[in-house]
Amino acid sequence: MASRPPFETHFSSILETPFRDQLQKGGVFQVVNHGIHKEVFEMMFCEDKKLFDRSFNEKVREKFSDLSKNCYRWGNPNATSPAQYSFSEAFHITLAEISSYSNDGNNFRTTIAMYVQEIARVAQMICEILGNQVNVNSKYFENIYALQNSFLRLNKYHPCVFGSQMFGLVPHTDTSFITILSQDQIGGLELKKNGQWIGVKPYSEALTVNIGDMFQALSNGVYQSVRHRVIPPANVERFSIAFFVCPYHETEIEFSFREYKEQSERDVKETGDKVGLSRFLI
Ligand SMILES: O=C(O)CCC(=O)C(=O)O
Ligand SMILES: [Fe+2]
Repeated sequence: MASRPPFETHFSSILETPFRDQLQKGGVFQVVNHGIHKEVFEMMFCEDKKLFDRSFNEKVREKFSDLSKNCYRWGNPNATSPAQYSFSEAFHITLAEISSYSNDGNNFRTTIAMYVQEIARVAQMICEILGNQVNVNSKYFENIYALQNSFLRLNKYHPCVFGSQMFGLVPHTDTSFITILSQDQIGGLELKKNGQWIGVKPYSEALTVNIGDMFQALSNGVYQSVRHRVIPPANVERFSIAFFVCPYHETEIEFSFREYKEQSERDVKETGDKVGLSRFLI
C-alpha cells in the first residue's frame, strides 16, 4: 500500500466560528484529508460485505468463527411497534476484542485491526481539538486506542419491504464521546436540526463525525449530541461502519459511563426509546 496521505494539520482552524456555533446546536461534520488511505476503506468494506453475506443461521449462531457471541443483531429485539423497529442488521465489535486479535493471517481480523488503528488515530485528533475548544481535560482522550469500550458497529440496511413505515435505524443520539462514520454513496442518514430532518449527503472518502451524549456531558452542554436516524434505501443495500469512541466504564463525568449505559438499556427495554442525558441532569 502507498504511504499515508498527509493529514491536513490546519483542521483545527476550521473549528472556529461559525463552525463551532453549528456544533453547539447539535451538528454533524464531515472530515476529508484525514490521512486514511482509500485502500483501507475498500478492504474494510469488502470484509464487511463478506461478513453480512454469511447465512442468517451462521450469523446468529452462538459460536461464530471470527467474532464473540451475541455481537450480531437483526432489527430491534425490544421494539413494541413498527415505529420502534430498525430494519437493518449490525455487528458490534469492541476494541477489547479487536486488540486481542492475533496476527494469524486471517483477512477479516487483520483488516479490522488495521481499520480501527487508523480510525482511532483520527478520532484522537478530533477529540483533542474539540476538547481544547471547550477546556475539557485531555486525560479523557489520552490514548483512544486503549479505550476498550469503544466499538465498531457494522451496519447493513436493506430495501424495506414495508415501504416508508419503518426506519433503517430509529431516531437516537449516540452514547459515545464522538462517533466517526464511514458510509457508501447511497445516503439515508438524517439529522434533526431546528425541528426538521435533514439528509447528510455522502461524500466519497469523507468521514462523518457526530457528537455523542458523553461529549455533551463533558463539555457541560456546549456541544450537543445530535439526534439522527436512517431511512432505508429504496432498492439497493446500504453499508456503513460507525466507530464509537467511549470512555472506560468507571470514568466519572458526573455519573459513570456504566450507570449511563445501563440506564439507557433499561429505558430502551421499558419504553422502546433511550431517554438520554436529560434523565441525568439535576
Ligand atoms: O448508518 C448510518 O448512517 C448511521 C449509523 C448510526 O447512527 C449508528 O450506528 O449509530
Ligand atoms: Fe447513531
